[in-house]
Amino acid sequence: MILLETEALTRAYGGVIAVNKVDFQVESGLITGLIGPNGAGKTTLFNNVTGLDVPSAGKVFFNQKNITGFPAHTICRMGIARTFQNIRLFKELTVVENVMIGRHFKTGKSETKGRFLNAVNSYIHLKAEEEQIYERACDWLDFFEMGSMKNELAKNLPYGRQRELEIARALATDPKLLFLDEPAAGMNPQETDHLMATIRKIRDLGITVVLIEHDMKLVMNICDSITVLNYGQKLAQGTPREIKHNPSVIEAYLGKEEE
Ligand SMILES: Nc1ncnc2c1ncn2[C@@H]1O[C@H](COP(=O)(O)OP(=O)(O)OP(=O)(O)O)[C@@H](O)[C@H]1O
Repeated sequence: MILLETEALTRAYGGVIAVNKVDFQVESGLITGLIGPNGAGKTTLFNNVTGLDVPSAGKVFFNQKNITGFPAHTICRMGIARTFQNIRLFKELTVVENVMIGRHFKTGKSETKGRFLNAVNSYIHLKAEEEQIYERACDWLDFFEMGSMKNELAKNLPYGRQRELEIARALATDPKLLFLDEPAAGMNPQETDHLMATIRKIRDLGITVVLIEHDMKLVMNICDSITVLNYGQKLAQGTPREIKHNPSVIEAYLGKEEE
């Protein structure tokens, strides 16, 4: 089943057509890779699908529903989460607080309800809600084998763990679909191996994953399907094996040394 689909998605910035009539499909339950040279339009596609940017033309469908141009918070509540190319943690907050913030993105605060409750009820309600959010954040940290680090400041975690913490925060919104923008960037080989196992575990929970990545070992190892962008256009789509042997992809991106 197709979970997310774009139809002729286009985003132009003045004369630069960053994404040019791209038809992109994400199959439910799989890991889909989005690859291509620098400036190919990968992040722009992510931004236009997750509501951080508005397409110039074309459509985006999630679960068959047209979500084109919806704001980011609505898209998040519908079940799409993402991480960013650069680390965006709250470094002076603890690990568990960083994950709890993710959950707050989803729930928002019940501001209007407060008018109908007296102050005490409102306090009890919020406290219970906060405790639930805390418990759920701890569950996610256990999933990431970071339970013992929950009270550390985020800035004190090793780099690879900080990047995984961002993924934990995105997952705290309970998404059906998770977009990861260069999750392995800056990681050493051990951290990348750990990340690969983590992403597989996320897929095994039934969460669909789409990732932009330049680390071809990671992409070829864990993706079920790969889409290649080049100069804003879709160059190819297929299994890792098909992509590895596609002459246009070798020419535009992978280079001849790939077997
Ligand atoms: N806000 C913007 N204003 C103007 N041009 C932009 C903007 N965002 C992206 N671009 C241009 O659109 C093109 C695609 O950029 P994008 O960041 O999507 O590529 P990318 O494939 O994610 O690259 P990388 O692998 O380097 O992250 C580039 O030419 C870029 O300069």
